[in-house]
Amino acid sequence: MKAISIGLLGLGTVGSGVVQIIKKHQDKLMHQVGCPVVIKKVLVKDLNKERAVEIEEEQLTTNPDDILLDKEIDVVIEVIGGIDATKDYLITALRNGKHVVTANKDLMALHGTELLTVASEYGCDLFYEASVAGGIPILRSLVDGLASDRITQLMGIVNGTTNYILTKMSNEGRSYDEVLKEAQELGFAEADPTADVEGLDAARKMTILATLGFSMHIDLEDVKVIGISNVTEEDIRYGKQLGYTMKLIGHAHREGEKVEVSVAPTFLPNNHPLASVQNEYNAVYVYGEAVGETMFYGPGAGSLPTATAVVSDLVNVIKNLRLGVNGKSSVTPQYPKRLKDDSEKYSKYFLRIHVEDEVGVFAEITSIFAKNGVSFEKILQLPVKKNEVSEIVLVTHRTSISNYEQSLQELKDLSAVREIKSAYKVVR
Ligand SMILES: NC(=O)C1=CN([C@@H]2O[C@H](COP(=O)(O)OP(=O)(O)OC[C@H]3O[C@@H](n4cnc5c(N)ncnc54)[C@H](OP(=O)(O)O)[C@@H]3O)[C@@H](O)[C@H]2O)C=CC1
Ligand SMILES: N[C@@H](CC=O)C(=O)O
Ligand code: NA
Repeated sequence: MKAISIGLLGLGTVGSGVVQIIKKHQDKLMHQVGCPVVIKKVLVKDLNKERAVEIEEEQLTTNPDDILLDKEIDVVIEVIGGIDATKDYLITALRNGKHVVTANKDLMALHGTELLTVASEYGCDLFYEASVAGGIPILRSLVDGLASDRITQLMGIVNGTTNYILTKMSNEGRSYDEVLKEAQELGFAEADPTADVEGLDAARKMTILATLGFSMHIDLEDVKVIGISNVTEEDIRYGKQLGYTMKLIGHAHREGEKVEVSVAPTFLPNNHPLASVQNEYNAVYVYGEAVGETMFYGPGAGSLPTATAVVSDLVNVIKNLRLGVNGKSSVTPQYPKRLKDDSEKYSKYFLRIHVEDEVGVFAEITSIFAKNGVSFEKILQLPVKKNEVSEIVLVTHRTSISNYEQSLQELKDLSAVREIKSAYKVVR
């Protein structure tokens, strides 16, 4: 078989890793696919930038057409990021018969179905393993490994940057801003880290996971998202006192025919398997009705781990080329979308409330919860001398979002309540 020619869009953190792996593992690739793999052209923004890997000057270009319209290029690997222009690049590549591998969750979460349709129309593969949980082969596990099962729950730490921040804040008592800067320097964070810290990156990944796991087309706007930018060191400290670890958790749950998908900072009991996932590592817990509990763990971000997933997708494209089955693996969702409403979504909650330090306030608060059918599992009450307020920290038993939000609204309207300082989900 002739050499496979690659056009690489992007030579940043992930692109450099792809170049390194293709060079370093050339013998293994040759053994697996039976032909050499050659990077022909690389699209960048700045031709004069210093590169983390050795690359010939004439391999670099700033003109996407040098790749998208080059008849000799078989596979386009997209690691530039971005949405609209990148979508056009990929559609052009597919229409020109090029297979595509991408790490772009922003694009796949929004336009994945459309791009997969174009790919199959043109008999091309479109693989995106690196887009969720970096180096963990989670998409392939859902699509192939667990193909025979009915998955009912996906719960994961799917953003490396926020896990890095929460780990360092919790274990080393370091500040949010300092650790975010460090995650950016290490190449985990997105070009604009707002998507990481506000939970959008995790929501995009949960959209992709839930769509594949439940075989139901889930849209990004179906995911209820809360980020970590308001999490304080105090919250983490209180959580520790109660035996909890704070993580940004993506949760997709199917009960009967209906599903819910959310991303939120969540307290996990210290002995929960996801509580021990540290730094930029990711983990996805998957529950299937037949298989039971499974968990996938590994690096969720970073140059070489992410590039491993990209190059493994490339190997699959080339294997399909040899078998002549490209463009045949994408399966349209089996079920119509059915979402739970708030009265059908259940969780426990942690609340930290500042109230006037007066007789009878506590009774008023408990009566609001009781009226809405919400009971408590744990309560702490502490004086905060400086402002003559009292601090109440409580954990509820499981309750519906509707009952919880109604209680929260009534609490806010109570004159003795100065401020609801924080509110988080708690996992059993
Ligand atoms: N970093 C990570 O750990 C992970 C990243 N991803 C995804 O992989 C993709 C790439 O991320 P990452 O490598 O971190 O990003 P970087 O910012 O490190 O690299 C982006 C690369 O693309 C080039 N580029 C960007 N825009 C253009 C453009 N308009 N035209 C030409 N070249 C362009 C840049 O060129 P130049 O170098 O000249 O500036 C750079 O080489 C993103 O979709 C990201 O979400 C997925 C999983 C993990
Ligand atoms: N910014 C992302 C990179 C990988 O998807 C993260 O921190 O997880
Ligand atoms: Na992955």
